[in-house]
Amino acid sequence: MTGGVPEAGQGGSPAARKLDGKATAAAIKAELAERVKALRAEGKAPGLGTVLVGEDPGSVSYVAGKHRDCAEVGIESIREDLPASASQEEIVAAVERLNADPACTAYIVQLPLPRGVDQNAVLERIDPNKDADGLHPTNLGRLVLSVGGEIRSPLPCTPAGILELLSRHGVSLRGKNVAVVGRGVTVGRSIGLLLTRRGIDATVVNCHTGTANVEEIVRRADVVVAAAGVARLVTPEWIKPGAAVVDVGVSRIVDPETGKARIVGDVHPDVAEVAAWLSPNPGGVGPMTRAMLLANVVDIAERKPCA
Ligand SMILES: Nc1nc2c(c(=O)[nH]1)N[C@@H](CN(C=O)c1ccc(C(=O)N[C@@H](CCC(=O)O)C(=O)O)cc1)CN2
Repeated sequence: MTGGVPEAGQGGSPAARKLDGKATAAAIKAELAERVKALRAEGKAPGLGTVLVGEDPGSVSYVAGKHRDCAEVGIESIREDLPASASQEEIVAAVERLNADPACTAYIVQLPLPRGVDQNAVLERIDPNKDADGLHPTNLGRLVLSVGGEIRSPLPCTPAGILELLSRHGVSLRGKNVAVVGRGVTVGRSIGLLLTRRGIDATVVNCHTGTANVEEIVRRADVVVAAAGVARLVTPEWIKPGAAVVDVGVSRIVDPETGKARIVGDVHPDVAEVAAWLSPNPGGVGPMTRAMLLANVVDIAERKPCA
């Protein structure tokens, strides 16, 4: 998708072009289905495990989506569903079962875990060779060490999905100023490491709740990644005309008109009048996160020696 592509940060446009995560994820899944077919032919069938604790509607829906995706591309599914009351020990026991299960070639612990659970202690128990989210400290350390991407390790899915989404729409990051709003482990903290890699070559400012003059910083950015989880935080006045804007944050609200729950992103819809590129939410980064999870599962299975 390169024809007539405006450079991010180079002049405004009347209505932003869509960074279509749904269509891009569908294309990636079709590519992965071929690789899964080849793995199966070699007797290396990949299997994705999930650990889901509790019944948070978002987490339940995301995990269901991940297993639907698995079925679509031919990856086996293994589920460890625990009640919200599960203790730290019970969650770690589920992690250890997946570490030991040969049918589970890679897995994730769905985040966030319920209040009171030590999330980092759980992530540390994941076998780093089965870490489909790239969130084990060893893999996050490899991300820090791999300045040019020379170390092959799973990357956190949302940051990897954002880079892939921009790349497949021809939006170059080289020499661009990127403002990341939010410092959560799944997006904000790790995406800066990817954006500053050799070959990608962006310059990053990571804004958070302690940042003074966030609006001013964002207004200077050619590319904005909004991952604060604050509904419609980023308004058109924050955006430099012609910027590329990636809406990551998710707030679930009840629509007063329909009475139904719906997703609202961190980015106000009117930003489309100022930005050159905008990823919708839903339909942008979410499907890409799931596609990159499958890509990690396939990469891990391809690296594994035959049994
Ligand atoms: N272990 C992890 N936990 C969490 C991660 C993660 O990468 N690993 N990221 C987020 C949630 N997330 C993945 O788990 C995720 C978010 C959104 C979507 C998605 O497909 N969204 C759809 C809308 C779905 C809906 O209607 O509910 C969209 O954007 O179009 C998938 C995965 C936090 N936790």
